[in-house]
Amino acid sequence: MAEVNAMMIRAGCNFVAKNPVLDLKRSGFGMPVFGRTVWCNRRTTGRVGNGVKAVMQVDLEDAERLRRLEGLEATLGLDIVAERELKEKGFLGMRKTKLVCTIGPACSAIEDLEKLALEGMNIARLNMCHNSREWHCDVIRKIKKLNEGKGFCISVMIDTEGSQIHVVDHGAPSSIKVEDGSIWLFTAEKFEGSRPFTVQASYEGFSEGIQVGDSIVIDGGMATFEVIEKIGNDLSCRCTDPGLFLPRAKCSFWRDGRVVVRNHESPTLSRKDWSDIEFGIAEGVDFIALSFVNSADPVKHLKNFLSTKPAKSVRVLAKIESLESLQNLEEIIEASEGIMVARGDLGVEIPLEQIPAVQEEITSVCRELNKPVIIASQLLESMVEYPTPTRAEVADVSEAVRQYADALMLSGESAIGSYGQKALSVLQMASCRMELWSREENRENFLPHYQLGVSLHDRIAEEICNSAAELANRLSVDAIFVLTTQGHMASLLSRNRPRPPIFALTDDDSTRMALNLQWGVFPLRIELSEDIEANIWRGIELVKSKGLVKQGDSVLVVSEISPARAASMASQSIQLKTIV
Ligand SMILES: Nc1ncnc2c1ncn2[C@@H]1O[C@H](COP(=O)(O)OP(=O)(O)O)[C@@H](O)[C@H]1O
Ligand SMILES: C=C(OP(=O)(O)O)C(=O)O
Ligand SMILES: [K+]
Ligand SMILES: [Mg+2]
Repeated sequence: MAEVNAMMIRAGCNFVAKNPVLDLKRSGFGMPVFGRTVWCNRRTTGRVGNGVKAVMQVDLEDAERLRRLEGLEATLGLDIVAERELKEKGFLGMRKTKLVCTIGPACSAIEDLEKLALEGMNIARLNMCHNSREWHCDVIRKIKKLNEGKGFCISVMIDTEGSQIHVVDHGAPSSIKVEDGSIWLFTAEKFEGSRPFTVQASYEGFSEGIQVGDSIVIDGGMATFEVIEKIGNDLSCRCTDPGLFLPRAKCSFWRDGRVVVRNHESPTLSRKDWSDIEFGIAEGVDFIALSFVNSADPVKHLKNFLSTKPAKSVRVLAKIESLESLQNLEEIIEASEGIMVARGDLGVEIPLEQIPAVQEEITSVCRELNKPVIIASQLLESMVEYPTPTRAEVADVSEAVRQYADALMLSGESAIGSYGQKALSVLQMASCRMELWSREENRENFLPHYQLGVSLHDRIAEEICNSAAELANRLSVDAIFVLTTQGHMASLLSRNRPRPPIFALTDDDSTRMALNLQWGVFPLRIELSEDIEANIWRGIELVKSKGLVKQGDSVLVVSEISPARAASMASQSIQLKTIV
């Protein structure tokens, strides 16, 4: 027997059903529940009768309506923030650049998470470097609760600790000034509290391969030291460029103007990382971001591991934050399901002035290889303390949007800052403004077109999406709809950065949550059958029923159903429809 839901009632179906109140409640209709029976029709919607044994009674016309609506039952609509944005700003005004927030003590209360969600957070990031398992678990559950209870669609990302061997600590809770010419001891010895002019390294073998005369650069240039003596495993150093030591500062070793690359034994994925990953899988996270990936191997390793898990598919992102990762950039991007340009550590490993060019290069290669890319770290760093950003920060954010990055990320601004929500609204406004300018300048026309697919099947899908995006722009359609099972067609469309929003209809929940990261894609969940026409019909009915498209709107529908689903052959199509 079909379940009753609010949508069916609104559609005016006549029926008597067993325990429908339960179903009504579940579908958000807000009825009391006592296993009673509800009689619903156009006029007496939701009236509760007492103790009537229920038999479905549906007349023929309603039966047809019901049959058609059945597919909508399990549907989760568009997330309420995108829905609101669409209603307020229209199709073109919907923000295409996605926003990631690092969750920390400043925003982990459910009220604060909800405020971030309302301000446009698409993905919540949990940095496993900090805080306890219980704390992370609590945050993930709160986010799921908000998604289920309040209609948000926030994906969850965990970010591994990785083997960060270059972290040093001077023991004091705040920053310490380092004077020119002062002598400091860098040691791996563990001790409590602080000792004058002594810095603890987080990794025992930190000084292996380091020679007298090498430089130690703190946090990408906050201060610089020269190694003047090796004392056992410790290094005695003289400050050559005065500055500041922050708690848990990152350091890199330099020789003759280059970073000293050392083949230390610590693997990209430590034992703690594996345990965090197991935890993330058990909690149903959507993304795992791997820190300090230097080659494709750890990414492949993790993906193999995930493929043995019965759970939903979790997407693996690689963080580009080392010199070595730049040398193996393409293979890492190819192996991953997305990339983070982790400018914090990257700026420690390469000269700062190279960061802008490297960011643009990574963003471009990601688009070429059709992988989403996140620009991270220090976007609005001053907002950790102040309620307005610097003009330079806004310019940096806007540049990332102009480069058509898929997503922007907040770190300390949301995790520990006092103005996390405000920082998010700055990202939101700067994104929308730059997207508007890009459209006015027809910048999408100047994006280079790379051929991605090799097999005929892949090339057809790619060309269909390229053409669909061009058609959508040239005909100024209101929206693009794509039926996609694993998200591939949606991402191929997104890769073209078309002007209208891409509504991706999928029946796979992990696809839905993964598509949250992709530029311009708004995922919706819907039951998909082998009947492509029926799927398209259902998709359009759904958005129509939510008032998202209205009569006269023109939409471009792109569909692909894989051979496994369509009984015979794979087929792709582009259709132009006017909503009636
Ligand atoms: N889960 C957390 N618990 C406590 N503090 C956190 C947490 N996540 C982030 N932070 C704080 O926010 C700052 C910025 O976050 P992030 O950029 O992820 O870390 P990091 O600075 O270690 O690279 C961190 O230095 C830390 O002080
Ligand atoms: C995002 C980064 O990584 P983490 O915050 O984990 O150091 C970074 O280094 O920029
Ligand atoms: K991390
Ligand atoms: Mg990092």
